[in-house]
Amino acid sequence: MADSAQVPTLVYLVTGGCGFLGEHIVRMLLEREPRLRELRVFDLHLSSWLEELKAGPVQVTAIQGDVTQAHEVAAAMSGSHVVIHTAGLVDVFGKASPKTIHKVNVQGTKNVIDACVQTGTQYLVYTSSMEVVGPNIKGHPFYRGNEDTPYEAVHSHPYPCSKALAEQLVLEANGRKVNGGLPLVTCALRPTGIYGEGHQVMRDFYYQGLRFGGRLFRAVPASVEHGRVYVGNVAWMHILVARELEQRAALMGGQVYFCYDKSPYKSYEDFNMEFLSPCGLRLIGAHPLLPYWLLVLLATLNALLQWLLRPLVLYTPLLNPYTLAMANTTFTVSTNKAQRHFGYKPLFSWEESRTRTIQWVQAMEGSAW
Ligand SMILES: NC(=O)c1ccc[n+]([C@@H]2O[C@H](COP(=O)([O-])OP(=O)(O)OC[C@H]3O[C@@H](n4cnc5c(N)ncnc54)[C@H](O)[C@@H]3O)[C@@H](O)[C@H]2O)c1
Ligand SMILES: C[C@@H](CO)CCC[C@@H](C)[C@H]1CC[C@H]2[C@@H]3[C@H](O)C=C4C[C@@H](O)CC[C@]4(C)[C@H]3CC[C@]12C
Repeated sequence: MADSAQVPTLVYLVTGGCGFLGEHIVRMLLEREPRLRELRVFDLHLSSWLEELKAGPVQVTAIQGDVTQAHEVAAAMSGSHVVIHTAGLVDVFGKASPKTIHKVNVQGTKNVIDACVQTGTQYLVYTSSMEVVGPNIKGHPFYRGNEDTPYEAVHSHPYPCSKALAEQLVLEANGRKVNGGLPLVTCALRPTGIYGEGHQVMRDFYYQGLRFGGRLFRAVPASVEHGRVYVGNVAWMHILVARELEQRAALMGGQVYFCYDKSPYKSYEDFNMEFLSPCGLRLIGAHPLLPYWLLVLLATLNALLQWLLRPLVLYTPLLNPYTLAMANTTFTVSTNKAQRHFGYKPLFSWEESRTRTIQWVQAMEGSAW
């Protein structure tokens, strides 16, 4: 990769650059990657905020495209040095079919790898997920684990299955010769549950709380800990990895890194209340208000209703057997691999991450604040 402190020479492509995480990566690259000459933002749906970025010193090229279409990916990638592949179908609610999830997440990733080979793009950073590891279908806890912690990774849901397959493709592609004869260097980042400005599920919880008169009802025991990481820190990890892959190819190529920061370990609901409480919402109950067997019944009923109603309407409630199992299984990460391998330190402290997220919730339409 060309290296000059003064003259920006590099071309980056971000797939899924208009999504929740993608937007943070795109904005941060423009702020913090001085070697950037052109930033290509590739997404199925282009956002209007991209327009304002075009006024800056870096050339921002918006490309409307579909990762499932190999020729579109290859055309977008031609002449780029680095690709950050974050596009994906994030669906644990049954909005998309398993076939579509596989097509976007697995075939889409294969297309990105093939396009790297075809166009000579040498560096590929892939946004994987903690779900590649777990929670598994047996509900085994993963407590403060790291990248080497043994864990029985068994999936049945289409989303984690697709992320696991895609990650495997990315890791296996490390070292493949790209056009021009140089080796492809790949790396996968595994965020735990991401939160921050733009987080759709947080938005859903907030509006649900408003509908119930400012109340949310505890469904998960406070003792179940869930790993969470601030979106700005996840974006920062991607940028650092992309920057360091050339110099540290031997160490980092083919590696996986959990995304982590100083966000506290809490249950999914208690963690959300860190932001929703200051916005006027209350979590009712020190213990789950409904017994677990009843929640299982309701989740099963929701799944049944989803299946029955599918020909008429898409019914996608937050509660289903998979989300209930996830929310009820401890899954937390404690590692310093990213710090050891490429000097990562969280860019945002917990206090800053919290404040930024609260301000975003407070600015939402219909806010109780
Ligand atoms: N949100 C989380 O908590 C979380 C946690 C771990 C990993 N991840 C991973 O991070 C990545 C980004 O997730 P997100 O939460 O920002 O999701 P998101 O849905 O907000 O963003 C995904 C983006 O990909 C785009 N996209 C979808 N299908 C596409 C296609 N066929 N072609 C081109 N673009 C397409 C979407 O338009 C969207 O802009 C995903 O790969 C996801 O698996 C997310
Ligand atoms: C029982 C409900 C009553 O309040 C709580 C349901 C919470 C669920 C909707 C969420 C619990 C865990 C979340 C997932 C987790 O944070 C990790 C993820 C990995 C990532 O790759 C995509 C998002 C997600 C699957 C995330 C989705 C929402 C939960 C299942």
